[in-house]
Amino acid sequence: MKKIVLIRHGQSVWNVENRFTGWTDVDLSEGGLNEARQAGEILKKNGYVFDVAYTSVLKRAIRTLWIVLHEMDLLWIPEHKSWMLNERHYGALQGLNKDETAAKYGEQQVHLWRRSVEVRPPALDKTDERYEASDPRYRSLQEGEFPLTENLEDTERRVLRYWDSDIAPAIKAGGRVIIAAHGNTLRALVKHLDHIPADGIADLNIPTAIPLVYELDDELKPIRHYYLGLEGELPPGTVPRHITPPEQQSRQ
Ligand SMILES: O=C(O)[C@H](O)COP(=O)(O)O
Repeated sequence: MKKIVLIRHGQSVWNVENRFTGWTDVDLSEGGLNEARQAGEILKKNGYVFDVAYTSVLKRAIRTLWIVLHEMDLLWIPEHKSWMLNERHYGALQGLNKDETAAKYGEQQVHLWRRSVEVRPPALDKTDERYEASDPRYRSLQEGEFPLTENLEDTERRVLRYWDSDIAPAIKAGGRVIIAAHGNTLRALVKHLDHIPADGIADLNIPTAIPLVYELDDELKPIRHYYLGLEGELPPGTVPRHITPPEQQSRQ
């Protein structure tokens, strides 16, 4: 049996400000730093050890990973960063306030942009300063790979490319893997692992910085999954304990 840990980054500064983030490289908030520390403590207390780590090229996920590994005294393990684990690209919504956008376009439209598998948010224009294709961190991308917007299916496609090429072989070779990524990247991976149909994924939200354990068989088919708390496995259906104030939780 193989075990992997998925972890969404801690609360970010734009989670607090309730802004669409996507590929914008914002950092963790004070609350997010604490959440990441707590996640590391949870993993350490439960006896977890990792051989290799995967994360995106965005600092909120990278820093969450570093804090977790620091807490576990595992900063030395190999760590791989890929744009394919970046958050879903939010197109022209990036930077806008979610409530103000809902007031302008309607709750229903914003819900579709956020949770539909097929609907894409309005695309960025290539002249927009938020189009960051020339950022050196993206220099390995081929022509046409840098997104102008993405739906969950687009995100799933690139996440699975990386899963198949890099992460799955490492797990099959016996590596104990942690993946520190983003809400929609992890939703896409979970959708694939658990064969969740398109109409079943809208309600799946992954909380910030709560370790999510997947037990997999040798073919990497999920046996079961659960969130971890300080006292071990959290019972199914229980809302993981957050240290984020309740009024900010809907903004993650
Ligand atoms: O990119 C963002 O704004 C968040 O990280 C995820 O947002 P969502 O919950 O609207 O998908």
